[in-house]
Amino acid sequence: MYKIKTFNQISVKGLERFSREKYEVASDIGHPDAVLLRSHKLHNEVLADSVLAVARAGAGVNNVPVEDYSQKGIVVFNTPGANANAVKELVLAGLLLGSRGIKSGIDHVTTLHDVHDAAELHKTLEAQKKQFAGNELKGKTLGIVGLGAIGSMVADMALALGMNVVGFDPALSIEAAWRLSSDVQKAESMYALLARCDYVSLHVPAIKPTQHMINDDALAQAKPGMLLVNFARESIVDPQAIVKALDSGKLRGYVCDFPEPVFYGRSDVIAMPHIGASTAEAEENCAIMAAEQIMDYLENGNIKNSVNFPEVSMARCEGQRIIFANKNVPKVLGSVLSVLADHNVNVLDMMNKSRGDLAYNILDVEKMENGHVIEAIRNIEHVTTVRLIG
Ligand SMILES: NC(=O)C1=CN([C@@H]2O[C@H](COP(=O)(O)OP(=O)(O)OC[C@H]3O[C@@H](n4cnc5c(N)ncnc54)[C@H](O)[C@@H]3O)[C@@H](O)[C@H]2O)C=CC1
Ligand SMILES: O=C(O)C(=O)COP(=O)(O)O
Repeated sequence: MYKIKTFNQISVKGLERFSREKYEVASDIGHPDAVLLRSHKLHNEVLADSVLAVARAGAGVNNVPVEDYSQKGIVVFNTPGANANAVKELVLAGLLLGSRGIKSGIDHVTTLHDVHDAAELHKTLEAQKKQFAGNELKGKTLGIVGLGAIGSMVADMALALGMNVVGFDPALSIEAAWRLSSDVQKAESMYALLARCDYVSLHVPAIKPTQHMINDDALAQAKPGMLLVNFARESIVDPQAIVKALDSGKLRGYVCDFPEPVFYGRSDVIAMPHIGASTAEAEENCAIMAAEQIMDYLENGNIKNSVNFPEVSMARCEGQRIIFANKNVPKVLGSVLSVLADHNVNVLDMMNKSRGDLAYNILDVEKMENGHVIEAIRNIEHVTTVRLIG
């Protein structure tokens, strides 16, 4: 029986993928084989030694100490693109909320609840509505920083709305480049993008190089009156710099999914409670993808959509499967094969892949009589994890 420990509210549709015959899934479970979570921060959690994999049902893995887990041979998964549409749709809401007097207008209407005469209410509102006039998106320029799963969908949406779209992404993957509309204009730098856009939407991961990438210097380059939209992460912007830019009029507004105390009481900030991926559809997509990735790893050793391990998939042979991870240095695979030879174990198929400092291997072998083989592999220098799958 495999054990899965969950954090956060995980969609039932995903949890149902774990068959009851093979899996026990609970939020309070001892010695889990894998952890399934959303935004819960794992940095302060003591993870049981039994954990082989951590799956983030979502995109951002800044709540997972990936480096630390890599050293321990723990495979970390995410679910690329599974919640991108949900975020894209909220970005549209953000652009509209920042451009039109929607929120202030609705708030104003609620202040008139003591006006009970319909004709008087209509007359008052018609006289006052000029305060809530705004601008259209059509014909304006949207800058997108980060053109991955979400950024490319936002680009398509903005083009469909008749906006001009400028993008910046110095690390664009080939797959993402194929997805991107050729109508997206390329900016040479983020500063160049900021200088020419009426709206800017951020879609980069929270990693060291993106920490406070929107700061005083960046905002100094911004086109005056720009609207900034951040559905990526709080760490990407310096909140004090945002406040200064709003006060000076450099920014017309800031729409985000990450409230900060310094924004309280500001009518030029619209802050949502991190609900970019909070749709039934996105939660289901993420949970199903994460559950399937965990199961394929635990049952077959295959790895798909890991943020720290290489992509590995090998069809099963008759017999048994040995999987092991090691530091990516010479001689480890050779030493493992020597152990197998010494114990008279026949290899049927094998795969070896590396990613940075990590190497990962799948060996299909004829059924072994000798129980010491796995222990002998575990004792080889630089092997971090080894497992025998029946
Ligand atoms: N508000 C919410 O609920 C959600 C927020 N997110 C956030 O959005 C982020 C992006 O998500 P996806 O598009 O799915 O990820 P993704 O990995 O598909 O795309 C991220 C893109 O950012 C680019 N990038 C990295 N560093 C950059 C830099 N310095 N400048 C410009 N581009 C850079 C990468 O090359 C990549 O193309 C996630 O990491 C997460 O933090 C994601 C889903 C939901
Ligand atoms: O996928 C992401 O990066 C998100 O930010 C979504 O977070 P959530 O799963 O809704 O807590």
